[in-house]
Amino acid sequence: MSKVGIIGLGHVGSDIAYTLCTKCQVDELVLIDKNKEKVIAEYLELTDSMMMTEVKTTILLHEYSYLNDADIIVISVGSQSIDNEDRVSELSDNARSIRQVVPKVIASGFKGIFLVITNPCDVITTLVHRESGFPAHRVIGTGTSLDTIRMKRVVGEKLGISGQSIGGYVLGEHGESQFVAWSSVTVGTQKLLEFTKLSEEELEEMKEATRLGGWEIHQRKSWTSFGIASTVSRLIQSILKDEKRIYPLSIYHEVENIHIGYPAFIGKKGIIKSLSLDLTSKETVLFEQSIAKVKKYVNH
Ligand SMILES: NC(=O)c1ccc[n+]([C@@H]2O[C@H](COP(=O)([O-])OP(=O)(O)OC[C@H]3O[C@@H](n4cnc5c(N)ncnc54)[C@H](O)[C@@H]3O)[C@@H](O)[C@H]2O)c1
Repeated sequence: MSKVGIIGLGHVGSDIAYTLCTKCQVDELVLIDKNKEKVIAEYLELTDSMMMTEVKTTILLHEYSYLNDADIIVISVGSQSIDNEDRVSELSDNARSIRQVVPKVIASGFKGIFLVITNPCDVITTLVHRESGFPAHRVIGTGTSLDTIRMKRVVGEKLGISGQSIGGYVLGEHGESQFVAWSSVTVGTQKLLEFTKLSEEELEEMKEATRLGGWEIHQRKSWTSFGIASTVSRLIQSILKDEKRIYPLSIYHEVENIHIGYPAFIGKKGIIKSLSLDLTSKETVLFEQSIAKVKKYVNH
């Protein structure tokens, strides 16, 4: 029996609910948004679409008490206040929402895993960790998981091969200070930088195409949702099935006392352990700069 809650049923939360229902990935789904009419509308749409699937997901609406025995709660509240191409512009509105929502979740008796999407993702994940008082391994942000997928697509396109054959990670903030750890990027098992010759300019162009991947979509339709919905649906499966797979996620950095994008194994108990990457000195500096940015906004 699996149960997932989604709090925040805008573009992102609705697309996650649709992905989970149509792929029949969870037994029970709890849908919560401050806009109750929107929740009812999405419930009706999901019920219609499930008529074409073989397994039924039971959908419960509105009540935080239903989250009591959930395995995972997805936090996807938002404020539609993104501007200046920087996700930190959403911080004050979304931090306020987190301070409203998390105490209600805790009051429900929830003992599962928080999966945080809301931007600025690393800062908000840190706030959820602090507000909830949960152990760090049960508070996970989607971090640079989507950025890493974009990097693989961009590198694959550059090389004329499938991005699914590319390994490696985007690290740091899910935001402007993120960077591609080129030393981690592979083609199959071979290091990218040994597989082919690429100039500094070409690497910089691919990093920028990755960083701007979300904005390319956002400036044309004002939101992004399919990519993150597919990513979150996959992360939920990895947790529920205890897959112990590695993803770059916003995870707790003990020394810095914040969450930041770094690869880790996840399973049914949440974060199992992080990878130990052998970053170059340049990458280490970029990581430190990204940590400094997240810390600045956490302590804002
Ligand atoms: N981490 C990622 O990779 C990633 C990708 C895409 C979007 N996002 C972020 O996800 C968030 C949601 O994006 P969206 O496009 O769905 O936004 P949206 O504005 O369409 O939806 C946000 C929903 O949250 C609800 N909400 C706000 N405050 C609430 C509260 N206190 N209690 C209950 N519900 C509340 C709103 O009513 C709304 O339905 C944003 O912060 C966005 O930047 C993150």
